[in-house]
Amino acid sequence: MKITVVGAGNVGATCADVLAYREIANEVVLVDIKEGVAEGKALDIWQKAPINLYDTRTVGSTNDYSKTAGSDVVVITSGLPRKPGMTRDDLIETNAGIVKSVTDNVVKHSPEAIIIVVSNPLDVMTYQAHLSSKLPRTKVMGMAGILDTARYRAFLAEALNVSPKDIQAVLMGGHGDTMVPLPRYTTVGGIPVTELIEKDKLDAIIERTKTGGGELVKLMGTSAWYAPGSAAAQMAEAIVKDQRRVFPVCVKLEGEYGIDNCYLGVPVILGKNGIEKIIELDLNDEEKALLNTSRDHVKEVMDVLDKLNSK
Ligand SMILES: NC(=O)C1=CN([C@@H]2O[C@H](COP(=O)(O)OP(=O)(O)OC[C@H]3O[C@@H](n4cnc5c(N)ncnc54)[C@H](O)[C@@H]3O)[C@@H](O)[C@H]2O)C=CC1
Ligand SMILES: O=C([O-])CC(=O)C(=O)O
Repeated sequence: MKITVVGAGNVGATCADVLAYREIANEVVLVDIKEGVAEGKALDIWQKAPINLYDTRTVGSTNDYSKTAGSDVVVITSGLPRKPGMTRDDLIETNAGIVKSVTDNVVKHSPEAIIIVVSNPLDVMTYQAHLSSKLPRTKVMGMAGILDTARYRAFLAEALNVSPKDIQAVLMGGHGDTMVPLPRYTTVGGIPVTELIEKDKLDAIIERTKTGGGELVKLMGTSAWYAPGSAAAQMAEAIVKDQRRVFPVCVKLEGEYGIDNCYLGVPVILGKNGIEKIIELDLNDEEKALLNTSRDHVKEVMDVLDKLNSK
């Protein structure tokens, strides 16, 4: 199995490292436009193999996509991260151009690859990759839900003083402040979370989750990478190992949840064909209203992208 990661910055290099040390693929190719950066980081990860004991070969490339040929999965992390005071949507113009040219190159050399987009604004960059690649919706998806649920689960584990391993949760919607955490589908060792925590505390955790990316941007002056890189690697693993894992993933909805032609995070089964199935939950009126608000926001930004592409 061969996985390419485009963008050897904070998220891309972390993702490549996780893919390598967990031996998720035989070969990981790291690509960046900046001369030498991908080669250097790939070499550094390869030199860690004798210490951390793994066989995955890591190869770097400065914009030479011939090295990526025949990839099974391609993770796109290239693009600007936001700085304090910016929203993810502020990145649209620069990152759309980057995602477009990267996707064109990826598809030329790996027409069978499944594409996982990480660049922001996530839902709309996934739409851009879909437009450029012309691949079916099962093969172009975005990573956000695993990260957003991980933040929610980590905050809950801290508040309840339990292992994060035992917290299961679903979160839907766009990757932004309109995301929709679902307490009704959150359990701790199988126990509904609402039986273990007061409503005001849970509400505060939900609010912190929604702005979880921004919290880190404020602290570091740039956005997060350890959890995002690991989350993208987990999606790639589910695909190359055909694990049929159930994750929230950004995918094009075509009527599911009563929503058409919109990229949003929903629970799916992830396996060797990419999106094997979209799981449709029976949402209550309040949850549906929150999801529709999120849809409206993502649709607005998709319209901005359409205008940029028609210039
Ligand atoms: N979906 C999500 O949940 C998350 C998304 N992100 C997004 O991921 C993206 C990357 O973030 P970081 O790694 O922190 O940024 P970074 O600045 O550390 O790395 C980005 C890399 O992309 C490279 N690049 C730019 N144009 C390129 C091109 N045309 N071809 C190849 N490489 C190119 C840059 O040279 C740089 O090395 C950002 O857009 C950020 O907002 C970050 C965290 C979570
Ligand atoms: O906040 C950002 O800009 C990066 C991101 O998407 C996240 O960490 O959730």
